[in-house]
This record gives sequence, C-alpha cells and structure tokens, in this order.
Amino acid sequence: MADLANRIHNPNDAPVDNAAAPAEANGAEQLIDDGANGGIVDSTYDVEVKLSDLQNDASSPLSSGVSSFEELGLSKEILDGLLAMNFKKPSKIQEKALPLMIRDPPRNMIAQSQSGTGKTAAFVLTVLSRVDFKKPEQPQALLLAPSRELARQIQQVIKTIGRFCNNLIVEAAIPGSIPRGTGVRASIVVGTPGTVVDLIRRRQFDVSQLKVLVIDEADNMLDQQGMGEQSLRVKNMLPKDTQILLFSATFPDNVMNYARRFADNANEIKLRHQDLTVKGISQMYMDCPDESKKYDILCKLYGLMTIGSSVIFVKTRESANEIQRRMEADGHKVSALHGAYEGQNRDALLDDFRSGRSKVLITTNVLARGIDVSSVSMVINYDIPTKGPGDREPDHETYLHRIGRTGRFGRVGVSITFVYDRKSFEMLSKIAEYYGLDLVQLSPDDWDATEKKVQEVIKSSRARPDYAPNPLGN
Ligand SMILES: Nc1ncnc2c1ncn2[C@@H]1O[C@H](COP(=O)(O)OP(=O)(O)OP(=O)(O)O)[C@@H](O)[C@H]1O
Repeated sequence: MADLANRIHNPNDAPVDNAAAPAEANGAEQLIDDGANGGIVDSTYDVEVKLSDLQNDASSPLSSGVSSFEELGLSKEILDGLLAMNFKKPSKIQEKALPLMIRDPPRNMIAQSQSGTGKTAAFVLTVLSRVDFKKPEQPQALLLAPSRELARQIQQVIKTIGRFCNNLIVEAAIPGSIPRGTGVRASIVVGTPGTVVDLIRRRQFDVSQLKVLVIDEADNMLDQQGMGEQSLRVKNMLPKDTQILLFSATFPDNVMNYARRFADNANEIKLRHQDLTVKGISQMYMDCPDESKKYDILCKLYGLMTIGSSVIFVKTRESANEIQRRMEADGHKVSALHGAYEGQNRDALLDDFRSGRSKVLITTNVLARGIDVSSVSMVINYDIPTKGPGDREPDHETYLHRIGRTGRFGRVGVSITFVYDRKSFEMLSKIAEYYGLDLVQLSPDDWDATEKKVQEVIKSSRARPDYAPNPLGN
C-alpha cells in the first residue's frame, strides 16, 4: 500500500499536468450531467493542441521523421486511400516499420508500439502492398486477431484504406461468417484462429499462395495460456516462406522469446515497459471503502458526469450482466457485451457503441484489446485485471490494453481503477510500479474534487512536454 501511496498524485499540491488533446475534439461540446445540481450543463472547451502539433513533436509516437506517406513508396491507389482517411503523416511505428516490412525480399517483423498509435495501418499498408489485385479471389494475406470484433474492425480498415484498389476482396473468417462447403474467395482474409484452422482443415480456405501472415495482439495470440496452440497450427499449415508480422503494444519477455522462434530472423521494434503508457491517458484510482460499495460508487460517478463514451471492464460475464441490470434499474442507459452473446448480437452491440447510439459499454477482457472507438474518453476498471493461478497476480498487459481504449491517437482520456482492500491496493501498486505510473487518487467522500479532477483532464488542451516516449526506447 505504501508503494501506491508514494505514487499518488495530489492535484492540490501541484498544478495538474494534463495530457494531450485530440485534433478532433476542437471545439467539442461536452455534456456534463451535473448530478449535484440536478441539471445538465453544456460546456464548450477550447482545444489548442492539434494533431499536427503532436505529429511535429519529435518525442511523440505520433510523429515521424518523414513528412508524408509518399516518401514510403506506396502505390497511388493506397496513397489516395490514406488521403481519403485524412492520414496526413505516418506515425512513428508506421514510419519505422513500413520500410522494413514492404522491402523485398520479405522479412519477418516483431513490432511494438503504444496503444492507439496506428499499428493497424502499418500492417494493413504492408498487406495491401503485397497483394496481387489481378487474383482477387486467391487468398494471399491472412490476418489473425483474438476477437471477432477486432477481426471485423481490421477488415473495415483494409476496405477503407484499400477503397481505391481495384478488385480488392476482404473476407472475415469469424464464427458464422463462411458457411460449410463454401470456399473463401478473397485476396485478404481476417479472422480468429479457431475459425481459420477449421476452414483450412475443411479445405474451404486455400492457403497455398499466402504471402503474408499478420498476427495482431501477438503476445496474447502466441501465449500458451491463450491462443498459442491455434496460432501455431495456422502457421504450420502455411507456405514456409510466408512473411510473418507480429504486432502488439505489449510483449512480455517470455512471449517475446517465443515470438522470436515463431517469426525467425525478424526485424524488431521494441519499447521499454516504462515507455509503454500513453501520456494522454490520465490514470486514476477510486479508493472504495469496501467491495460492497463499488457498485454505488460506480452509479454515483455516472450520475455526476457523462463524458463522451466510456467502457467499464469487469472480470466475469455474470458481473457484466448484473451491473447492467442494476444500472438500468437505477435509470442509467448502458449495454453489456461479452462472449456469452451470440455473434450477430455482439456485432450489433458494438456497432451501436461505435455510432454513439449507446454510450456506456460494460464488458470483459474480450474487448480489452485493439478496439478503436475514438469517442471513448473514460475507461473504468471496475475489477482489476488479474492472471495466474488463483488470480493472485496483477495482469499488467491487460491493464495497459484496457486503459488504451481511450486516449487514441493523441486524444485525452481518463482511466479509473477501483480498489477496495489490501489485495486490490497491492495489485494496482505493482502495476503502477511496473510502468512507473503516477496515479491520481479519487475519493468517494469528496465528489466535488472527483468531478473536478476528471473534468480537468477532459477539458485540458495542453500536451505534456514528455507527451510520448520514443518507440525505440532510446
Ligand atoms: N497516420 C495517421 N494519421 C492519423 N490518424 C491515424 C494515423 N494512423 C492511425 N490513425 C488512427 O489512429 C487510431 C488508432 O490506430 P490503431 O487502432 O491502429 O491503434 P493501435 O496502435 O493498433 O492500438 P491498439 O494497441 O490499441 O490496438 C485509429 O482511429 C486510426 O484511424
């Protein structure tokens, strides 16, 4: 507990050093449900820091040495796709990784970069640069992701960046997407490993001419406790010279050693764990008196303020359902999404959240990784992520991925982790120590201060001078 106490950041002692602001938030209107006064207050914040400013800051992972995508030698169709997405400049990971990945002869890559810094576009551009569009129905690239939601999201990014590439066909290989007996007729396939293994085994998916295998969230996908076995099975069914690209924000040492064998002779872009957190995310914790009070505190938080969209992470599907039920009964509009829901239902729930039709999403670790919804400005760790036998260890990696659902590509965000006893304090303390975090304490006894601390971040427009570390850790 003492460790965490040392890391408590008290905004009353020092000026609040707030984080970077999003270009998109310029002039954004925030609706604050001011529970204390029972009214809704409109307030407009001026945001001074633009994405272009962040991209010119050499220390930011959003910046790069090259001023344009043209310098990377991509085709006109791909460049037009990037232009249409309003991607003006590559981020650091895009600048560093792309030249190494698109070069011939192809070489494997293990690439790490903070959450929300544009890893998807880095591998999507590589895949698009390798596909022969004269063979639109011949699978040439396979991308694996840990959840159907992430696979669908990547599929969408490929379609969007590749919209000017003639004859581009991208298919999702997720449960229920390809009926038995139907062949995969696409040049690019994005899927979850179990479904992909089944499709290859049943000879629905011809992998004989595959050139690239991308594994997103690779540490999770190669972990023997996770999907490691399935990913290895997929790899073993591909041509031996398939280029392998492994991406994640986190690569714990044991998985990194395995990743090096999985993708042999790979180029590597790595980060030190002290450099992993995104400075745009202000990390806080709520000091709850005991476990039974967590729910009331959560409701009070939502009664007090509505901040764009938010995600509440819980440990189990049952608690997601239970919190949804109770919050709805208490008059809050929330959705719950987890693995027990049937696929199409999950898709519809996430689509509603993306479009802003629903603003509060209660979920489990199934959505901890990769999901990119730029309007998310708050993440709540209702339950601390844990791992290992008896859940005795804090799960550093999942913590980082969960809070990374906010603060995407230079935007600001808040994360609030609930602690309530010695054990949860110690877990969070270990996470704070591992990443070298300065956590802000929130108290349920002083809601005015809590609201102030959270709102100060959201309305802040100042990027921290140390806004972002160098992805190469030097
Ligand atoms: N060069 C760019 N210019 C502007 N926006 C970009 C650029 N590259 C990516 N983005 C945007 O940044 C956001 C985050 O990108 P992405 O989802 O690829 O992050 P990530 O690094 O994969 O994060 P995570 O580790 O959470 O999966 C996306 O909305 C994407 O459209």
